[in-house]
Amino acid sequence: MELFKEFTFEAAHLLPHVPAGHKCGRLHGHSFKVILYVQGEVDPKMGWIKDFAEIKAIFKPIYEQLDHNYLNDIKGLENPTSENLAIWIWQQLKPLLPELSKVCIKETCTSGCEYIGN
Ligand SMILES: Nc1nc2c(c(=O)[nH]1)N=C([C@H](O)[C@H](O)COP(=O)(O)OP(=O)(O)OP(=O)(O)O)CN2
Ligand SMILES: [Zn+2]
Repeated sequence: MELFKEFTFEAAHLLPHVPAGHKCGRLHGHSFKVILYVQGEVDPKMGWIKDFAEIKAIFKPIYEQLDHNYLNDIKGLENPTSENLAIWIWQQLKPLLPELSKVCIKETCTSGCEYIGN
């Protein structure tokens, strides 16, 4: 089974490698959504794979680096596309949450990506 826990954070960014005049080369902000997927067996007594609150607690220090920040200033996020953000979160979180199975980013209502790392 796979469960998910969704987070929203507010952040500013610009994309440094887009062609001159591209709208994403200008500083702008998003209400980003991060959806973390966790895979595992349902514990027969608890009736869950993992407590949602535990996932939230594990993700908190990573979340706090992102929320109300300028993403380009974060080490490893100098080019903060949705794709790079998903990879960055995966790399930080996987060692702390080995059951992590997918990271989904929604940068806007219509745009985002899903990442399954190693
Ligand atoms: N593959 C990617 N393409 C783009 C990214 C990205 O991270 N990965 N990011 C952007 C910009 O950050 C932009 O803010 C979001 O782009 P877009 O979906 O074009 O935004 P709109 O609000 O204009 O979307 P519409 O629904 O089409 O109005 C650009 N590309
Ligand atoms: Zn953007």
